[in-house]
Amino acid sequence: MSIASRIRIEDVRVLADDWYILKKTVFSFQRSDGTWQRLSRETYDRGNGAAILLYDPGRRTVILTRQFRYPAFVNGHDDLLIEVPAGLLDDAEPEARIRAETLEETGFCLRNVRPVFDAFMSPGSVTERLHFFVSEYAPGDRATRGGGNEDEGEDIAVMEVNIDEALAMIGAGAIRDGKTIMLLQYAALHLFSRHDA
Ligand SMILES: Nc1nc2c(ncn2[C@@H]2O[C@H](COP(=O)(O)OP(=O)(O)O[C@H]3O[C@H](CO)[C@@H](O)[C@H](O)[C@@H]3O)[C@@H](O)[C@H]2O)c(=O)[nH]1
Ligand SMILES: [Mg+2]
Repeated sequence: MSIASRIRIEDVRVLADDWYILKKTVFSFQRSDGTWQRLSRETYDRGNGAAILLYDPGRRTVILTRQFRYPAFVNGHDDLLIEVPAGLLDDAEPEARIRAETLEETGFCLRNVRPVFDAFMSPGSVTERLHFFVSEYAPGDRATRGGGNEDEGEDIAVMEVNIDEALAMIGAGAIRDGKTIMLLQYAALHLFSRHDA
């Protein structure tokens, strides 16, 4: 059921439109008891994105990246950040974009890409909807060394990690990127057989 009839937008102001767009919107919202309440909310619009987990079920490995992320550093993460390959869509189709992004960042040329879910990662303030994918890979699928776009400041290292080690790294705080944790847990539930050693 649409909730559009419960929202009346009264004013939209652009606070910043440099790299991405920050807006302040004043609107009235009809509460569940029928009364109207006036609210003001800031929204940060970076467009939508896509992320992917490359996995090799036979060798029990996944592909991760490591790069400097200033927003994580400035909030207490004094290390490079480990992530799955990801990027913003720039208005492209999610699957086409994640194929191009994976090649650019990791050098892997993907064969069979599967969508698994999409999610709002910070819905109180960021509009972005992130599309999640998985794809099997084999070592021979790596066409280049990847590394990202140097002109844009990217300096990306590629890691091949055992899935059980990757899951342990979440508990140890060595992996602390949300989209990466979501895809690794999806992989543990659905992509790898359990190791009952
Ligand atoms: N000049 C400038 N460049 C920027 C800025 N913010 C980002 N960039 C550059 O813009 C490029 C974006 O690369 P993508 O691969 O498309 O995105 P990403 O940064 O890897 O991933 C983003 O989206 C993911 C999916 O939503 C996110 O998970 C991730 O945190 C990040 O925001 C990168 O080269 C990055 O350095 C900025 O404020 N100024
Ligand atoms: Mg990226």
